[in-house]
Amino acid sequence: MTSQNLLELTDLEVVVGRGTSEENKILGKLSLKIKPGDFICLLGGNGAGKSTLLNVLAGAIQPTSGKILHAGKDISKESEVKRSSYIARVFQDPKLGTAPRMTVAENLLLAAKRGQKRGLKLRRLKENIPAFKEALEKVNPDLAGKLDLPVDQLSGGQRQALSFVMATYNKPELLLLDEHTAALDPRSSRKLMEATDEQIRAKKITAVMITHHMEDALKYGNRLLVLDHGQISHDYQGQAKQDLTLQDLAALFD
Ligand SMILES: Nc1ncnc2c1ncn2[C@@H]1O[C@H](COP(=O)(O)OP(=O)(O)OP(=O)(O)O)[C@@H](O)[C@H]1O
Repeated sequence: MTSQNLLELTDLEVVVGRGTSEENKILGKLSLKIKPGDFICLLGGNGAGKSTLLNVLAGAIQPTSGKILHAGKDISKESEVKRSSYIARVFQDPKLGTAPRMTVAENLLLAAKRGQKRGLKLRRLKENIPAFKEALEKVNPDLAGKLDLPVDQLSGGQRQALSFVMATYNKPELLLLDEHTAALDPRSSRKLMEATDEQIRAKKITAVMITHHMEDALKYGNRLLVLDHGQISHDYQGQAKQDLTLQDLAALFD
């Protein structure tokens, strides 16, 4: 039987320091169904477990118990490397996600190879340049003129925009955004957030985005999850999400 859900998390638990006085349940019996095309904003106070949830989805952390199904197949034990062929991630730190000594074009070539079958020869770098420029233009036009620049010479905002272009270059089945605009100045942050929304809609990417901005959580996505002490306390979808106000959300964090 095929599953309608892209991912199905059932009774996921992440416990650290088991059997010691430091034992801490970071995620507790968390269940979640992610449907294809969902753009989920994930809100929650510091330490609520948001990054841990993204780590479990990416395969960077193995759940202590519970199950993760991908299109109906159990991937609970599947490695992060294997999952990276269909799950892409952008971190908060602009230094993660790109190879600093390689040029913008070389980084994009790596991204273009992601998820492709081994042995499949990719055309040479030069032949990909027009496509790379086009992808950069859509997210950060300044970058389109910097294809030959080593990435460590880019600004934080440019580097983060490149990380985003790389993560979405080959449409991933799931995109994880871990506060990917939080380290940028207000203008760069706003521009990357708008480009993110445009690209997710245009490419119909399924995404989970951690944000601390209630305004962004209201404005973007079709679904809003609130995480509290390792559990989903609220799951607003469709009209219920559209009807939410800043006051409603603020009241949850009082
Ligand atoms: N490896 C670990 N060992 C022990 N405790 C951990 C570990 N990883 C996370 N924690 C704890 O689990 C809780 C949840 O952490 P997590 O980073 O997932 O929260 P978060 O919601 O992303 O927080 P923030 O908004 O501050 O980034 C925190 O109390 C954290 O200290």
